[in-house]
Amino acid sequence: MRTAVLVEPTEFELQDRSEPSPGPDDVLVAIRDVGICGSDVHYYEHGRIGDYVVEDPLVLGHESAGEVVAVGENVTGLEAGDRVALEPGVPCRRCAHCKRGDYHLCEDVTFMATPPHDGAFAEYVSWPADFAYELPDSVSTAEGALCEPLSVGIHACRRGDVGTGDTVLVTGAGPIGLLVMEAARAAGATDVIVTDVVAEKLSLAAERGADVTVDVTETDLESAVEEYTDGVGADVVVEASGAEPSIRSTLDAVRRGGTVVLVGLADEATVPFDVLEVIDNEIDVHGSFRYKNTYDAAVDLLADGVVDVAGIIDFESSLDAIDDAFQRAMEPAVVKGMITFES
Ligand SMILES: NC(=O)c1ccc[n+]([C@@H]2O[C@H](COP(=O)([O-])OP(=O)(O)OC[C@H]3O[C@@H](n4cnc5c(N)ncnc54)[C@H](O)[C@@H]3O)[C@@H](O)[C@H]2O)c1
Ligand SMILES: C[C@@H](O)[C@H](N)C(=O)O
Repeated sequence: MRTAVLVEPTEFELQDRSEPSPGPDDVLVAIRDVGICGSDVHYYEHGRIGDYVVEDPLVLGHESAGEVVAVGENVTGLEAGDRVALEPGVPCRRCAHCKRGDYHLCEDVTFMATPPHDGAFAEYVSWPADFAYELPDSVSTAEGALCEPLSVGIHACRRGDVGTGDTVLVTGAGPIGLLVMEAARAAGATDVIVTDVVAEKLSLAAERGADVTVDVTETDLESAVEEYTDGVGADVVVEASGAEPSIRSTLDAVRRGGTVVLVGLADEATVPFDVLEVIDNEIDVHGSFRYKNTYDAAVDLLADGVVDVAGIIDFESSLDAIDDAFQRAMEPAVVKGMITFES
């Protein structure tokens, strides 16, 4: 089977590898669509993310969906021909975190495209059947692949306990911020404010239903939120840019007694954060890491037409053109590129 392997930073090699054979609990999936995530681009550019270093050639891609072509002997509920979205992180199922239900915090997780585990820029992937979610006819495999970033959004909104009638501020209008907005709407938020520093991203956020967009290079965020909320502040702020000034600004924009959810990964682990403001205003500050138990919800939300993920796709490309696709994905105005495989 054909795969795109990152052999050096900024260098993919198209390699033929042997097709995996499914274990007894696995499905063999012919991959149809894989999203290019910011973390793929980061590994491509720098060969590492923090402590995760690409030491051996690595197949990138973890936002994937495709068609089941074979199933292991223990698999029930899925059969050849079914289309599935693949949840990319499979936990050990035995550790304390897994046993208390926090499987996304498992320290022994096999996460696609995170060294040393290969990802889905490959014609076939063998994957545990219980981490493969059947897609109804109305949901495309491209949408199925984007259940992954949508899951990040759903989990962040769950962490922030976003509820009916809430005003939610989303900082950063990349794929994660835009899908946080979708998840927040689905959770009942009636007002969504979105920030960014790139005009095209803000235009897209407005087209997709943001009530207010704020270009923080031109407008003071605290004043804009104060004006929109009659001086109260946002009920929930979801930080989805990773930019240090934006992380710091969350405390200026959240209401007293509100919640800040940190999703974006700052370049530096240490960001000044005013703890007195957190205490005086009784702000709940939550980290949000990947997701758990979100894929069923993501598929249902797509099937019911409650959320839109296809509208964030800027371009589709073939595996052969993966280098060009990654160059395009790095353009500031681009939100989401997809690698598609022929059926
Ligand atoms: N916690 C998790 O589980 C998790 C999962 C996926 C991604 N992430 C992180 O979430 C962040 C968002 O991911 P993404 O793929 O959308 O990234 P992205 O880089 O595509 O989007 C970030 C957006 O923030 C904007 N931005 C930059 N500076 C800003 C500022 N000062 N104020 C407001 N916006 C600003 C950028 O223009 C861009 O549109 C990244 O840091 C990523 O690493 C975290
Ligand atoms: C969750 C996923 O999208 C993220 N890029 C990660 O590797 O953690």
